[in-house]
Amino acid sequence: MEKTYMLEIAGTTRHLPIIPITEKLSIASFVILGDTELVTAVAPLLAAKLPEVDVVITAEAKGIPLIHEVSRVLKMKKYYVARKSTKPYMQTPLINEVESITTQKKQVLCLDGADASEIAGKRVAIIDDVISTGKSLQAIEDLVIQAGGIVVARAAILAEGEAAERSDIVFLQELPLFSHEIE
Ligand SMILES: O=P(O)(O)OC[C@H]1O[C@H](OP(=O)(O)OP(=O)(O)O)[C@H](O)[C@@H]1O
Repeated sequence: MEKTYMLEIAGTTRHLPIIPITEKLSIASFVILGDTELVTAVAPLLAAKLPEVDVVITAEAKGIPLIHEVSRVLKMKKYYVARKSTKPYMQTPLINEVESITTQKKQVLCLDGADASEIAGKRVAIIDDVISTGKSLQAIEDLVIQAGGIVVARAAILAEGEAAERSDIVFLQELPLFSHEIE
């Protein structure tokens, strides 16, 4: 039988499949893409933890449904998304490298130059579904700084593993990592 981790959050319950990502480590796979019920339940709780901010930003892909709902709750007309590839329609994009606990290889993270100019001088909250190693968060933060924005909040639904010990992020719940012996 598939091993799962039961996550109870904001009145919803999800059985997350436990997936090996290395010989020694497994993660509970938390995929909010398509999960309208969970996203609408957690977004107001996360929004309530934010200080006053002017703009919110995330990285594609799983942060997008969350930031959409958070921006709606905050009555913002717009939110910003750092993409994982450049597109022909971007104007002089700012580009960083990024890796995360799940990708384990270098990817790029890009911010459209038009979005970067709008972020300049603004108080920015970085929003993501999960913060684990913090590398994705850092890559977004670097882009915001390059754009001239001021990061005033770093927020996620879940803080995974050691991220739960960070005092510079806000989150709703911890998510454990699962270490295992090589069989
Ligand atoms: O703190 P970190 O170790 O960087 O891990 C957290 C990041 O990893 C996941 O994204 P993923 O890389 O799986 O990309 P996706 O959203 O495009 O699926 C998650 O959505 C965070 O953005």
